[in-house]
Amino acid sequence: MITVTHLTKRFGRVTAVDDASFSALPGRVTGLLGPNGSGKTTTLRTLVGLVRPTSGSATIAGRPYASLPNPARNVGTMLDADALHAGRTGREELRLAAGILGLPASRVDDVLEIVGLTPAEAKRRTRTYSLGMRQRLGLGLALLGDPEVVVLDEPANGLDPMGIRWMRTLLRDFASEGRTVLLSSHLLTEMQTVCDDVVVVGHGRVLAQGTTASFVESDGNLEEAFVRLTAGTDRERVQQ
Ligand SMILES: Nc1ncnc2c1ncn2[C@@H]1O[C@H](COP(=O)(O)OP(=O)(O)OP(=O)(O)O)[C@@H](O)[C@H]1O
Repeated sequence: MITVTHLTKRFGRVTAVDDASFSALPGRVTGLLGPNGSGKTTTLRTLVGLVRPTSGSATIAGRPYASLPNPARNVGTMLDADALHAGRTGREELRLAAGILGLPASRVDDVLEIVGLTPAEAKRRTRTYSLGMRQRLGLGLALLGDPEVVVLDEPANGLDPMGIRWMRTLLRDFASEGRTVLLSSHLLTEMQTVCDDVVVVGHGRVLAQGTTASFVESDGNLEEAFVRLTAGTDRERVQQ
């Protein structure tokens, strides 16, 4: 379970996250939605210990990421699919990470299969990868340790329609095994399909949260709910 409690993060004069509280539950896919600059990435980065909160907390299984036993095995993260070593092959990236996590080399082949990278693709240097292939490899790195919790920033970014469908199935299967999935995305139709629960943020604040079904019931679909809730929130207001 992921718990964000009264989380605030300021960067100088900019309040990126403003007293945000929400949870993401095991067995469910939770979507973090908000306009550009509304604090989604900052929230996810705080959750995995890359950003220090100004106040409040973000915990996984009741603990800050850094104090989890073996955090990289318990929590899979994909926060920047471009953060790959351009000169390494996909397989080398996975093998290196598996070594650091103390996982057998066979896990690399399992993961390549899960994320749908062929042996030929895995042999190519990541600088030659398309955005969709980088997303698949990034997801593979997140899943390597067979984590109970995954935190993904824009995982469907750059995927083609079949890729998005594949991602949806993967995340749904993952949640159906009782794991916790928290992701951010701007693809509202996709979020409506994949998420059980939704947290809508605007200028760093939580504007609304609830089941996807409750938003569909109130507004007809998630996009309409998003437009209603985030009207008047944008990057400029965050920077005031
Ligand atoms: N390291 C930083 N230093 C200064 N300001 C930052 C930093 N990181 C984020 N911000 C600011 O915090 C605010 C929230 O940014 P964040 O990236 O969390 O939003 P987001 O909702 O993920 O946006 P997007 O949808 O565009 O990815 C923005 O105004 C951004 O410029």
